[in-house]
Amino acid sequence: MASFRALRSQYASLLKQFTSSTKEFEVLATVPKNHAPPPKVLYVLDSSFNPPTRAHLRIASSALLEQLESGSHLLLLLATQNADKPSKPAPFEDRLAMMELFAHDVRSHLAARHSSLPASSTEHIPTIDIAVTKKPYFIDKAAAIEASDHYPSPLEQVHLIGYDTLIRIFNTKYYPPEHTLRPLAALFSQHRLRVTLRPGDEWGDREEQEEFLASLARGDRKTEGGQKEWAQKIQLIEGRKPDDPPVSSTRAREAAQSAPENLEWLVPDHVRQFVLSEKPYSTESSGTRI
Ligand SMILES: Nc1ncnc2c1ncn2[C@@H]1O[C@H](COP(=O)(O)OP(=O)(O)OP(=O)(O)O)[C@@H](O)[C@H]1O
Ligand SMILES: NC(=O)c1ccc[n+]([C@@H]2O[C@H](COP(=O)(O)O)[C@@H](O)[C@H]2O)c1
Repeated sequence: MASFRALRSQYASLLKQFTSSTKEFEVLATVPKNHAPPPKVLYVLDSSFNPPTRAHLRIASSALLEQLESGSHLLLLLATQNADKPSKPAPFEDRLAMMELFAHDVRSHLAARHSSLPASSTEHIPTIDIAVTKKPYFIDKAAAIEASDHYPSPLEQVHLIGYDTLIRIFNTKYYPPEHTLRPLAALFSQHRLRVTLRPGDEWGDREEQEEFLASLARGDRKTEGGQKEWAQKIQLIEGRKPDDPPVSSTRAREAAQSAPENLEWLVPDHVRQFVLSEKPYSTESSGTRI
């Protein structure tokens, strides 16, 4: 693995090229680098990766462990423009460096979970792409991935998201000028959502979150242009146990500043080493902001 500094400068230059290009989506790196068989399904984890956390690790690895087969493939996707949030530290090149380190964390986690399998099955440990997009909305991200010549076509995408993102995908405010759910038809015609429940004060308890999908399945969103059949393309997954503390990137950024010992349970190992050594969340750190 390259040094942290080398990783960061490599991504800073790739990002500069992407930003000044007309491309909407680009794969910047692949872990491991050697040639992989074409994917049969593409798992996509879109995130701000600010920083990648153990929740992201669980979301990605639980999906991949469900179907570990040759050709399973994960795409870590960073949007340079967010639907709601303004840009804030860490700089994008730091996040991309952390995404690559996170890719190693995911592969080590999967390898450890599968250590009981014969050695040949390490070929089933997925290849992980690190990519950027200029598109903030899922319908456009999915279309940009489809349009890229990086993957075979057609290819089913499974977007790995949390419940808070599901409700925002189903919020008509994001779909001007008509403000209906109709634009989502293109997404659900080919792709799926795998949604991790995120119980908490902000988004309601588990029952409320399950009811959101049940209501779509009953046809309650029809007047807004939502089709009940889409519910079959959405899989809900158990999130953290009630006694586990909630994990988020916000908590990890706070820990980096005031309680670094908490990084142990908030972020995976390679990411933690980067955060402790490079201090991307220290108030004195500087870097390219986009
Ligand atoms: N603890 C979690 N449980 C369920 N889903 C999660 C969790 N953490 C992140 N996700 C999901 O992972 C995706 C990317 O997350 P994101 O980068 O926004 O992390 P975050 O922890 O919510 O960030 P921040 O704290 O900076 O707002 C989103 O779809 C989000 O819903
Ligand atoms: N309707 C949509 O497709 C929609 C709505 C809100 C957020 N998003 C995206 O979801 C991802 C996660 O968002 P947050 O980092 O704000 O949790 C981001 O890439 C953001 O741009 C998409």
